[in-house]
Amino acid sequence: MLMTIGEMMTGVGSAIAGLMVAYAMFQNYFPYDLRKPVKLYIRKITNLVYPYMKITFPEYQGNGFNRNKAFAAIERYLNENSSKQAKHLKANVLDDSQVIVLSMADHEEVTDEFQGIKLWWSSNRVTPQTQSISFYPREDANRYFILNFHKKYRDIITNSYLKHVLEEGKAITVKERQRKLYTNSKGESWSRFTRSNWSHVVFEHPATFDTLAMEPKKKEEIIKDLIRFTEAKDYYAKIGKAWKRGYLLHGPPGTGKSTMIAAMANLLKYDVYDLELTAVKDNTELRKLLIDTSSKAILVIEDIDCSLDLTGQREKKKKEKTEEEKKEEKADPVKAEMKKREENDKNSQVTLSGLLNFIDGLWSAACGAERIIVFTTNYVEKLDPALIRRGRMDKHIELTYCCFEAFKVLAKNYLDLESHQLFATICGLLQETKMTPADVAENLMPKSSEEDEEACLARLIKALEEAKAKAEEEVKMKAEEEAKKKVEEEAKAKAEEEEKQKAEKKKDEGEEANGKGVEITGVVKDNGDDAKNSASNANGVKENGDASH
Ligand SMILES: Nc1ncnc2c1ncn2[C@@H]1O[C@H](COP(=O)(O)OP(=O)(O)OP(=O)(O)O)[C@@H](O)[C@H]1O
Ligand SMILES: [Mg+2]
Repeated sequence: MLMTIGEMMTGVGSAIAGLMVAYAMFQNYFPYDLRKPVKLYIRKITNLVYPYMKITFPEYQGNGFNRNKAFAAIERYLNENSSKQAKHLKANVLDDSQVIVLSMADHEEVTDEFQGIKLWWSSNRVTPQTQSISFYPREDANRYFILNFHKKYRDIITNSYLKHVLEEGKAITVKERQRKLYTNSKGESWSRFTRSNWSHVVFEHPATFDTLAMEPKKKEEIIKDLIRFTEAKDYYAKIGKAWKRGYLLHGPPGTGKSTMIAAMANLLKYDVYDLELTAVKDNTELRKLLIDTSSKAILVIEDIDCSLDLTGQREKKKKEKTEEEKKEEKADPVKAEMKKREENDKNSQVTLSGLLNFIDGLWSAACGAERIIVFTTNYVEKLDPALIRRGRMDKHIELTYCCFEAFKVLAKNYLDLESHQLFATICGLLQETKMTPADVAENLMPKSSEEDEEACLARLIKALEEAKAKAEEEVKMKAEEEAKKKVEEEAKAKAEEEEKQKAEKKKDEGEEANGKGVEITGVVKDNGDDAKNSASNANGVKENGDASH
C-alpha cells in the first residue's frame, strides 16, 4: 500500500513538474500579445471537448460541525428518485423519522430531469488519511454529492433547479419527520434536566379528519381553510401580516374539540404545543415559552375560560393585612414569606393583555412562522370579546351534538357500516334528542367479540330513547315547575293587590276622618264662633288653612 501511494505521489509530482516547465516556456518564449488569444482558444477547445460543469455539496461545512442543510435536503430529494434508479441502496432510520430511508450507496450515480434538461448526481465519500480516533461521524466519512450538468444551463440550474431540489427535500423531511407533542406543565422530573421550557413526547394521536364525525360540508370547509393557510406564505407577506391563524373551537364537552386539534396536526404534519396556562408564572414566562416554539406548529390552549380570569382584572386588589397576619409576620418572617410565595404561586400572574400580546404582539411575529393557535372552550359567551375578535381568533368553529351525518362517520369507523335498516330509526331519534359524538361512539363500540353491529345499533337506539325520555321528563318537570311558579306568583300578586287595596282603603278612611275635621273646623272658622271648641281641631284648621293658602 505504501508503495502504491509512493508511486502515485511520484507520478503526480512528475506530471506537475512537466506542466510547470511547459507553462514557464509558454510565459517566457511566447510573445505577450499572442498569449491572451491562445489562452482563450485553449479554453474554447476544453469547453468543446468537455462542456460540462459540476457543483459539489459537502455534508459538513464551515467549522465542520454543522451538517450542511442543503446536503440533507438533497439527500431526501434524491432518495425519492434514486431508489428507482440506483442499483445499490443503503437503508437507515434517521433520528427524526418514522420510516426507513433508502438512499444511494456511495459512488452511485443517478440521473434527473428538469424542464427537459438532463442532470447527473453522484454520491461520493472520501476517507480522511488521519490517525486520530474520533466518534464524530464526520471523521470517518466525508460525504458529498456532485451535480453535473451542461454549462449552457448554468443559470437555470443554479437559480431554479437547486431551489426546486431544496424545497422538495425539505417538504419530504417535514412529511417524514416524527412529530412531537410538547407541554409546559410542570411535574415531569425529567423536564428539569432539559434546557427548554417545554418537555415533549412523540405525537401519535390517530385522529384524522376522515374519522372525525361532523357535518361533511363544515368539515370540508375547515380542511380547505387549513390547506389555504399553509400555502399562503407569500400572501401573508404581501398583506404584511404574520403567517399565523387562530381558531376557536367551542361546544359542549365530548363534541370533539380535542379530537379536531389532533386531526389538524395530522393533516398538516405540525407539532403540537399544549400550553397549560395555569402552570405559567407570569407574562415573562409566557413570552419565553413562545420564543421556544418552532415553526409549523399548533399552539393549543384548552378550556381558556377556566385557565384565566378573562375579565382582564387578573391582579385583584391585594387585601389588607389583618392584625393577626401582621403579628405573625413579626414573629416569624421566614414562615410569612413562604406563605406569601405559596399564595403567589396559586394565583398565576398571566394577564389577559399578556395573553393577547402572546398571540399577536410583536414577539409572535418574530418567533417563527406558519403557526396555528387553537383555543377551546365550553362557554364561548364567557370569553372576553378582545380575545376572540377576528384577527386573533380568525375562525370560530362550533362543535355540536351528533347529527345523522356525523353518526354515519362513526358507524363507518366503529362498525364498518355504511347503511343498515336501523339507520332510519337512529336518524329520527338524533333529530329529536341531543347526544354528543362521544356518547354515540361509546354506544357503538362493541363490548365483546360476540356483539354484532345490530346489537351495537340497538344499544345506541336504547340509549337515544332513554335520553329522549329523560329530556322529555325534564321538559315536563320544567313546565310543571314553571306552572307552579306561575301559580305561586299569581297568588302572591293577588295577595299583594289585596294588601294594597286594604291599605288604600285604610288611608281613605283616615283621610275621610281628617276631611271631616276640616269641615268641622271650616265651620268653626267660617262661623268665627266657638273657636275654643277643641284645641286640637283648631290647630288642625290652622295648618290646613295655611296649607290651602
Ligand atoms: N366529532 C367526533 N368525531 C369522532 N369522535 C369523537 C367526536 N367527538 C368526540 N369523539 C370521541 O369522544 C372522545 C372525547 O372527545 P374530545 O376529547 O375530542 O371532546 P372535547 O370536545 O374535547 O371535550 P371537552 O370539552 O370535555 O374537552 C374522543 O376520544 C373521541 O373518541
Ligand atoms: Mg377536550
